Amino acid sequence: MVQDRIILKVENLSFKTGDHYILRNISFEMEQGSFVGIIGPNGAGKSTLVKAIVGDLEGYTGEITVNGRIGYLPQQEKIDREFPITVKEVAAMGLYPKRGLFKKYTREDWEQVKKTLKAVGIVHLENRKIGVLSGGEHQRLMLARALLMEPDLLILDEPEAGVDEMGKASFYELLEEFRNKQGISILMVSHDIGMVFDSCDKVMCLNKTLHCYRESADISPDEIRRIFSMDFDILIRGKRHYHKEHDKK
Ligand SMILES: Nc1ncnc2c1ncn2[C@@H]1O[C@H](COP(=O)(O)OP(=O)(O)OP(=O)(O)O)[C@@H](O)[C@H]1O
Repeated sequence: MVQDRIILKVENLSFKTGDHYILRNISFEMEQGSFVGIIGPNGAGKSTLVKAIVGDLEGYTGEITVNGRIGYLPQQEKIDREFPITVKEVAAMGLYPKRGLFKKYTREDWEQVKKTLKAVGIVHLENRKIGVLSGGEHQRLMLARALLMEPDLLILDEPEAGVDEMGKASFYELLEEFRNKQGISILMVSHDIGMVFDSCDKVMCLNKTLHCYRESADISPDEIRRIFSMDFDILIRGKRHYHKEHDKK
């Protein structure tokens, strides 16, 4: 059993396909109420690590202990725009773990759905079909669904994908609000390095192995460059400059 103040403990986690390691000997602990960002280049194993933690990966070795309930936002799924399901119905799926798949929703359930949609700022869209949502609205809906699971640990895999700069900023603010008000621990994979260093207490640099896992202020630009194997000098030049260059690509 892990200590109460540790929400997640990963010990010697490895995953390989054939002779090829995708994750090798990953060990770390995450404290309750903390906001941890996972960064690393494409193919570094970030999503694989998340999948192992949420119980969506078979065949790994090592030990994963979660001290509470997980709410999970996978990488943005492709939406079938024609699928006839409304925003509130998708959000209500977050209640399945608590209520069971085939139980009818009660009035209280729908009130809780409404309250959560309001908290994430999309209650005005509750009766819309999901196909008409923008990228940012869709992310908020996925967040509402995850929050309805009443998670102790919220895990997000690249929630910024397909969302504009303004949308990203308010989404991250929302996450911080939930962390501060409800004490939810957050583990987030992100390519938005500027935001990770601005918002997260601790940053995990992953590239098959765990290169570093420390307070964001204690990670040097040199370390980031080594891990990404490129001139990744956002920490020197600042976020705005980075986004300007990044968006040009
Ligand atoms: N089940 C699997 N079988 C074989 N290869 C896999 C499997 N799962 C992941 N991989 C490979 O493992 C590597 C890591 O994938 P993963 O999706 O975890 O990377 P990532 O860090 O999330 O990348 P990105 O930033 O591009 O999303 C990739 O090369 C991927 O092709």
